[in-house]
Amino acid sequence: MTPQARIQAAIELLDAIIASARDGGPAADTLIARYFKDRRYAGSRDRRAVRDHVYRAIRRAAERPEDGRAAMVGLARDLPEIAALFDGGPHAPVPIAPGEPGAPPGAVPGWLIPLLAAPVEQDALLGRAPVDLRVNALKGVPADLTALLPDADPVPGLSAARRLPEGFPIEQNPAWKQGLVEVQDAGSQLIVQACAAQPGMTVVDLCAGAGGKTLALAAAMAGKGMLIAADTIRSRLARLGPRAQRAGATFIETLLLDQSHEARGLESLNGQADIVLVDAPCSGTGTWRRNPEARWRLTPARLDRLVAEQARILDFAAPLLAPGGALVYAICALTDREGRDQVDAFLTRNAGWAVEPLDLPLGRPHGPGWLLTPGHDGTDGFFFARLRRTAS
Ligand SMILES: C[S@@+](CC[C@H](N)C(=O)[O-])C[C@H]1O[C@@H](n2cnc3c(N)ncnc32)[C@H](O)[C@@H]1O
Repeated sequence: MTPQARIQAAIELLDAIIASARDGGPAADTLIARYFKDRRYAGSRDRRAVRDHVYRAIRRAAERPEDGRAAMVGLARDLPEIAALFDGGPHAPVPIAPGEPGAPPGAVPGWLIPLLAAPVEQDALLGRAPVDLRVNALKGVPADLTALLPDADPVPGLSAARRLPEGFPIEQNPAWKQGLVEVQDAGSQLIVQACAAQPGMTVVDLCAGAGGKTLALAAAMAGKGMLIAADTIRSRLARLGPRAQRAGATFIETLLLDQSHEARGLESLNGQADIVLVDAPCSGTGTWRRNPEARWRLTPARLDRLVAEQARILDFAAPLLAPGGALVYAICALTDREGRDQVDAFLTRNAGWAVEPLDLPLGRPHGPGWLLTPGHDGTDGFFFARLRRTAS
């Protein structure tokens, strides 16, 4: 492909990504993979270049652009070398007209700015994300880990965490293939640390997804006790099985919940759990480094729905705790409505709960909980809180 044709391909892809973000369709990565499946003439360098154009345009525009051309014209305003490729030649985009509007630059959609927790450093939300690993204690720390992963740096304060440069192909590394390490953001590892799970406990990971945090809980429990991974989406839970095998975490039980009737499926656990982790569905504002297109999908109405759903999940999670047990609420989001205010509202609705103060190596206190941000901590953005059940 010529450099000009790569720009035209990026415009076509951005058209599809913008429509998909508007209509709740597939993610950008899926659309990019499909696009190239139908275009075998594109070589690996073409694919990399087009993908790079697409993601630069996505990162640059906080608000969903009108169309793919507006997104790329916006990028061309910053980069004369891109503007020069709009030359109207074969397979090239037509030249940029004088005064043609491009998508405006920005990090955070305007409506969302006042909703972000006050200490959030907005410019760092779109930075490059490293690859963080968790050394899997279930397999022991191998003596040759440094030889297997010479580029891995320790993360201060998190003994099991290692940090690799962005884009490191970890899935080809023997340490990953043997289950010696898991890919997990240091912030997620800190949330599991805040759970303080111990061998022999009964622990429920209520929004387990494909089990990233479940596997870390399993390691903290040294494979002993009862660990239940619950979710409402079968395909997500199904991905946990092979991961648990690879990690040597074979004591995990999975529980598929019926959306809107979750309490029924959880009845036998009422009053039994030492720890319940609610890693709730959220706006994902803390993960834009890895998923910048999420900004184009979030709307005020969707945020309202998420806040209501988080409150509902917290309310059916609470009865699972034994007296003295701990409910850990976590989101990879940085809006106060989903974080600080959500926990305050839970405490207002429910008597018999106390906030447990946290003292952790990364992050800072925020309201009843703890805040991690890319700018302050180099992790994804998270809010989490630990609540102790004081009365039955
Ligand atoms: C932030 S993700 C969890 C990520 C996962 N804990 C991890 O560490 O990889 C939120 C999960 O909540 C699940 N979920 C949404 N609504 C739920 C509900 N009502 N009950 C239980 N899980 C739910 C979603 O399917 C999704 O997998």
